[in-house]
Amino acid sequence: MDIIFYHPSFKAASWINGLQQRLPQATVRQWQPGDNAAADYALVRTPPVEMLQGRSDLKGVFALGAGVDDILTQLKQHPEMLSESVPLFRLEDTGMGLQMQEYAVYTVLGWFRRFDDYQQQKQQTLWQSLKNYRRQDFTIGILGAGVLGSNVAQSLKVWGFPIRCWSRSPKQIDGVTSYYGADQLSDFLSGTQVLINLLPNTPQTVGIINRQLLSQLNSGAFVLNLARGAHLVEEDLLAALEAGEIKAAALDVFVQEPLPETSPLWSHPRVAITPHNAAVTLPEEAMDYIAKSIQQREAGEMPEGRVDIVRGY
Ligand SMILES: NC(=O)C1=CN([C@@H]2O[C@H](COP(=O)(O)OP(=O)(O)OC[C@H]3O[C@@H](n4cnc5c(N)ncnc54)[C@H](OP(=O)(O)O)[C@@H]3O)[C@@H](O)[C@H]2O)C=CC1
Ligand SMILES: O=C(O)C(=O)CO
Repeated sequence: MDIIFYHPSFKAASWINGLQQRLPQATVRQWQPGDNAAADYALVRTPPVEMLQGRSDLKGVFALGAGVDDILTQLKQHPEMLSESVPLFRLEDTGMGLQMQEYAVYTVLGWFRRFDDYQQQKQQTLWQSLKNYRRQDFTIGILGAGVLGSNVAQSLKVWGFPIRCWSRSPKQIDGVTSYYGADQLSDFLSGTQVLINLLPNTPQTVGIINRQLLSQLNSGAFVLNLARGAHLVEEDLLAALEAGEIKAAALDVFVQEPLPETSPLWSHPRVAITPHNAAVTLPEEAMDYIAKSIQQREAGEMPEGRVDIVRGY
């Protein structure tokens, strides 16, 4: 069994060794331009088109992340890149759920306990206790109730906040109110105090967090974008912050990454920024997951995490 590996920044050697150990029957190699030799599986992040095109014999392509918008965008421009018969898989959880929980719990509790306000008061050497939010009014709305959205919902539920989620299909998550479909988006937004985005980037979700959407949240709401920069219209967020409609935002992802030095988001006192690392691919967990999936595929089974290319996630 032959496996080809390509990632623009990961160190290939440790992945090749790790996969080789987990799949002793396989020969794993780093794909290089011009390598057209046979392969059964490909592990990729933002692969060059020539790596995958013409490889209709592949038994699976494994994306080395949870989001596959990079691959699907390339596929739209170069439909010849991936044969329709080749299944594309993504990472489901593999330790990213816990990382998202850490980020969300830290951020939401900070806002709830007004640590953002106290940080500003510190700069003014101001000793002043502020009125607390009421827990029952601090409704958290999660856009996306998939692997990561439902993990985040679970972690925030234990703090007693009202939690709601929005997805394409209805969900049954204990203690979480489910809204679904375009028709229920307004009801989901109305009364939401903290908006957390964990949607995939698709033609239906691009630019979804815009001025019109933000205006439907509670006045003085908070925005946490953990998914993709393309979801959020940055100018609209800045305008809503200036107007006081949005109190603060924490952003891990941006339209352009790295975020340009000239972006007004950098200097905004009520915007927190992290460099797209809310949940990173953990090599050991990811290799365990992919090795298991390859074994299932070899046994004639269809592993979990298959991307629906038409749906876009
Ligand atoms: N910042 C970071 O470091 C990271 C960011 N990410 C981002 O997080 C995203 C989510 O990951 P994950 O939870 O694993 O993905 P999933 O595919 O498991 O979940 C996606 C959720 O979004 C919902 N959804 C999709 N399209 C729509 C729509 N048009 N309207 C309403 N709901 C919709 C789905 O609904 P339904 O359940 O009904 O299908 C599902 O609940 C990734 O795509 C990636 O972009 C991921 C990892 C790290
Ligand atoms: O896995 C993903 O989709 C990521 O964004 C990792 O940072």
